[in-house]
Amino acid sequence: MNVIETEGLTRVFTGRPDPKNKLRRRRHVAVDRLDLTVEAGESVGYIGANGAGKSTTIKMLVGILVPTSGAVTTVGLHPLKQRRALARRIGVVFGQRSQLWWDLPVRESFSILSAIHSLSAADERSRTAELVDTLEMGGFLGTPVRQLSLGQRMRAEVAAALLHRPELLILDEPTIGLDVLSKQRLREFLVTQRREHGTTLLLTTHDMGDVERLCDRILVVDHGRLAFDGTLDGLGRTVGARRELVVDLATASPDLVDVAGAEHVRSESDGLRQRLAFDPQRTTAARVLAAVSERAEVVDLSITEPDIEDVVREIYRATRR
Ligand SMILES: Nc1ncnc2c1ncn2[C@@H]1O[C@H](COP(=O)(O)OP(=O)(O)OP(=O)(O)O)[C@@H](O)[C@H]1O
Repeated sequence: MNVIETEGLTRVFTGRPDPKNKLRRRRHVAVDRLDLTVEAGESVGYIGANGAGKSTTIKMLVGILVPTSGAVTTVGLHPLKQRRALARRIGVVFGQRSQLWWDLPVRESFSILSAIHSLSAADERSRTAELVDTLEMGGFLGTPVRQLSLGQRMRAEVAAALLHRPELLILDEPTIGLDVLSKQRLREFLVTQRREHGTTLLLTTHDMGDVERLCDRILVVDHGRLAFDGTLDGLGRTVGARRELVVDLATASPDLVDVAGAEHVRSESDGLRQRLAFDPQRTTAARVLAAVSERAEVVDLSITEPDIEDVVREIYRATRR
């Protein structure tokens, strides 16, 4: 079954009157004739530049926003006409907005949501216990939501969205503002959730780490239209997946231009720091490091991941050519 299906989905926003012609209002096409199919069990990253139309698409998928034209079904339902039925079958997390009760302890938000979803008392207990355990929330169940750290709150938000075991989980910027450890924890949880329950995931993100670790399909949206639909490998082939190994050497060294599987990007401080790019699909950081170590003594290193904005820019460039 297709969990998400859109055909010609379009949303036009009408803004303030055009200053040159007061009778005309500015029109902005945020989502433009989008044809999209997501099958059960897929994990899809929906990425694009700021203002590309990601949130607008999601709002139409969940029935918050009325499409200007086109068709959309989510888990086989019409998001506007069957909004209540839809709410029972999907979970949604907006990173910037909360679905929890600010002044209540986390545990009470879970109780209210369980009642909204008509979970039996036994089901509420077992599901809450499972989520509290896997998301390590035991330490703050009694804390009012407003006192939680961002990482704690996001874990509670994700748990709240999953209490009723939805078949589709939509996450809008789930890791925004989280520290490295919290991001890692949340990603691991989502991977497990998917593996154990077969939950379909759709997430928007500005973080390449989310895409790499969570998504087996990537959609890139540009001005409301799909610019890319494929795998991470495919994305890599289109834009040249690159990661940079930055090495600090014990002594100033000539440029490391002949390291197998890597390309010298630049040297700094007379060659004390050097940057080498490599394709993680073809080699590993460890192999590149081993090759560098044969030539010079490495005293420190870091690996930089590609910036999602660069990837998106490259896709836009490739598809507009
Ligand atoms: N309620 C609204 N009224 C007018 N224009 C809007 C409205 N909501 C969104 N837009 C415009 O539609 C376009 C798409 O916005 P949207 O929020 O979907 O982008 P996005 O891809 O989610 O961006 P971001 O990554 O910044 O969240 C933007 O140009 C935005 O300014």
